[in-house]
Amino acid sequence: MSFNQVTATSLTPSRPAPAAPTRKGSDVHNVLASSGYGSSFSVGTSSPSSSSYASTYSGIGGSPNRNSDTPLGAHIVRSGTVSLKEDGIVSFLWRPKWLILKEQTLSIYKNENSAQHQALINLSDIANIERTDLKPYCLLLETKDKRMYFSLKNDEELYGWQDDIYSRSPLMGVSNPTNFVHKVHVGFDPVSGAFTGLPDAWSKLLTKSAITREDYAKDPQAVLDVLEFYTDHQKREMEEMGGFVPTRGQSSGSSTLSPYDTGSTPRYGGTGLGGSGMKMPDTRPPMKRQESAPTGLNGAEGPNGTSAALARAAELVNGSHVQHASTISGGGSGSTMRPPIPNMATPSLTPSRPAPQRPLLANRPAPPAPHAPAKPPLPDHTPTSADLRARAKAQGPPTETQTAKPAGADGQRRDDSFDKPAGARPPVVPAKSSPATSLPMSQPAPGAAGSLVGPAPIKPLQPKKPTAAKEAPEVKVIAAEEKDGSVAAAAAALEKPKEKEKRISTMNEAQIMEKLRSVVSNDDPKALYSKIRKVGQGASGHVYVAKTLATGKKVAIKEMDLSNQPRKELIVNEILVMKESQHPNIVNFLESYLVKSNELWVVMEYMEGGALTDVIENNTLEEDQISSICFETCKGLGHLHSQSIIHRDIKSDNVLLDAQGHVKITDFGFCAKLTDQKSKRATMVGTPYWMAPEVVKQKEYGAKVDIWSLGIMAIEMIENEPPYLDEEPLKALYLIATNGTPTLKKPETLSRELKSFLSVCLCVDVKSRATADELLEHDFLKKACALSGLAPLLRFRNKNAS
Ligand SMILES: Nc1ncnc2c1ncn2[C@@H]1O[C@H](COP(=O)(O)OP(=O)(O)OP(=O)(O)O)[C@@H](O)[C@H]1O
Repeated sequence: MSFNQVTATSLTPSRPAPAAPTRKGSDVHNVLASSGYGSSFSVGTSSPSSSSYASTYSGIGGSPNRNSDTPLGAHIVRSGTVSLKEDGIVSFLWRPKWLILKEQTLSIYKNENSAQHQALINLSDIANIERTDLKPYCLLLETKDKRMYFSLKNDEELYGWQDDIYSRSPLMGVSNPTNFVHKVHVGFDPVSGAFTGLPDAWSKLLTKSAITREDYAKDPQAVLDVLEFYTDHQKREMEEMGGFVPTRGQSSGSSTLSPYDTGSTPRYGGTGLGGSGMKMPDTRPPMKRQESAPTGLNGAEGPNGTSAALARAAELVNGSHVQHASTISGGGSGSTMRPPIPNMATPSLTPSRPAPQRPLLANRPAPPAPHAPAKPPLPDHTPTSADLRARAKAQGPPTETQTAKPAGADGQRRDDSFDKPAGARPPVVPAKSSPATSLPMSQPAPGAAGSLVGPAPIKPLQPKKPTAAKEAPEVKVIAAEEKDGSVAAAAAALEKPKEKEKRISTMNEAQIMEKLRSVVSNDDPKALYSKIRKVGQGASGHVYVAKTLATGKKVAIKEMDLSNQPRKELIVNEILVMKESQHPNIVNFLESYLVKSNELWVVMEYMEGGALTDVIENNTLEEDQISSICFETCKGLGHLHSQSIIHRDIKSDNVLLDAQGHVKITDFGFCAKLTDQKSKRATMVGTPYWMAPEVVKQKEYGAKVDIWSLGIMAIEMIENEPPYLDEEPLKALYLIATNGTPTLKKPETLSRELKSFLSVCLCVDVKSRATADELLEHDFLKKACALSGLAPLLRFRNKNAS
């Protein structure tokens, strides 16, 4: 049915004029005049300002679907003239139309003075809206029985309409705007070897990165993927900084720590590729491991790092900020592109509070220009192992590209695939011609061979927001049992900063506090425990060893000042998970207390051996010890997974040992509970170097992300650090996105069983990756030494103390 056939009802202005359009509707009427299509269209009728349009059409409620408009729905979101064409041969003409978008409808009028609409589309019927190449700034809108094209004046208008329609169309996942992306024209020109149409911010990032033109050519899509991932993360950081209140001193009091004082060991200086720590959605005061962050490399910035991070983030969100990410097309001829992060409101660059001091990637030596060699210049000093490990905590694991097949055809690696050393990587083999089973572990799997020829056309990415047609379940984050899941809230906040304020700072906070009060004990902990000394410093608070007065038993108490926690929901999440997941391989929760209404004490088992990170730094682990630690961790994971809980931040920092060599998982802030409705997750969570490929690529994922991270943790135990630690950050992400399973430095020194174990943990193909239960049966874990065999690994603590 063409619009002209729509019967309009008479309009009776029945209510006051709605609010003026929220976005730049005022200049939309000039679209045709300046678009170059002018002669075909009559635009003479589109003269009033947007506000007068709003007024003119205040009575639109009389239209046929008037009743579908709630009072909220009557609000005009956007209006303006566009050039419109219906699909099909008959409708070959582009005609100017006046469009009014409300919360639930899109009405099409002959012109802005028309009293009756020619067509009214319920947004609930819209199955797709995407950019097309029919005109330079053209949107295709599809319902189940209609296709129509809107020609607009420029990108800004195009994205404005696209965003506003997209975000209100439930079939396109209106409840899950997290990964909504604009479509822009970014292409890759194989002849020049350069991207075309890249947003400024991305160009700058690329120029500064160690990603080479060769890399572009190998896998241009991966380059865009990591740029998006990276800028997404930067955005999160900016969000975090806005809400940051440092409350603690910078010192962990290490000089007073005892042999087992875990806080005395230099910790990884930050968590991120982004320079401020890539422990993704952690918006808690990022002071973790700061005091002892190594100098140089990522971790070196100290106080200045903050401003560098801000400057870096500012670069991203200001003038050069990424408005439109993209997808590439083989020839750069303007095919459908993926966009980035919409509604990227520029956060204030002046944090209202002292900025956090996470180590920053920004202080790394300036990376080469895109045409320079892949390796960034070496830092001024030779990084020590501690330096590298310090940075390690921050970054992530390897990934594959969409075309990569690092494993066998079935995605399964061969056991001998770890046999080739890293370093001399063989030429990249095009995915298609790559005999999957012959691809060794040490190969950077994907990418197209022969960069001179250029990559094969790459299927343009689609916006990641699930559409109705997509089988993927709607992402509805349920972290523990809170209905406003922390991750969901954070994710939504990225899209709508103002809403974040509302959700997190006010309403949610009250709900969270209420929840917290219902969980904690009403007793006075000071009458029950006596603190002995501080043993650690986390992002959210201090950790003390204390004596239980009634029994004399030692416990660990994590003390958090809630008034300084921008993400209280993470803490509640952690308590709930710990409380409900008691297991010998989980640091068990004992009790929690609210002191003076704002001070939260979480009492848990005391693990005097501290974090595995420290053990790794101070020892060379034997295979039977690695096996034992993996075995114990795997049992803990099996337990969590059996409860449909994903930990999402498995790494050596989050595995603690006690004096007897017991190994337990801790840090449940990022745990996610899978439900029948939501059996996969999509939120970017974790610490990038340990992240499974599917997380880095922001795909949906399940419990097996923990298995990948366990594999990376095993590599930490073998090589002292996770893969890519010494890479320039964006390059590291690129490698994660393209290399698939990481390589080993000295595979020849490892047993077949260990390599096999790594193979099944670090299998890019999720289906082929082992489950925790399967791993427990693995030959390598049968080599586990007794727990008492781990105790010697803690001797360094005595030495440090003496
Ligand atoms: N149960 C425990 N027993 C002994 N030491 C602990 C225990 N829990 C934590 N620690 C020590 O305290 C340090 C900080 O712990 P915390 O859980 O606060 O760290 P985090 O995960 O870095 O911070 P956050 O959870 O706030 O992000 C740890 O690195 C560890 O050394």
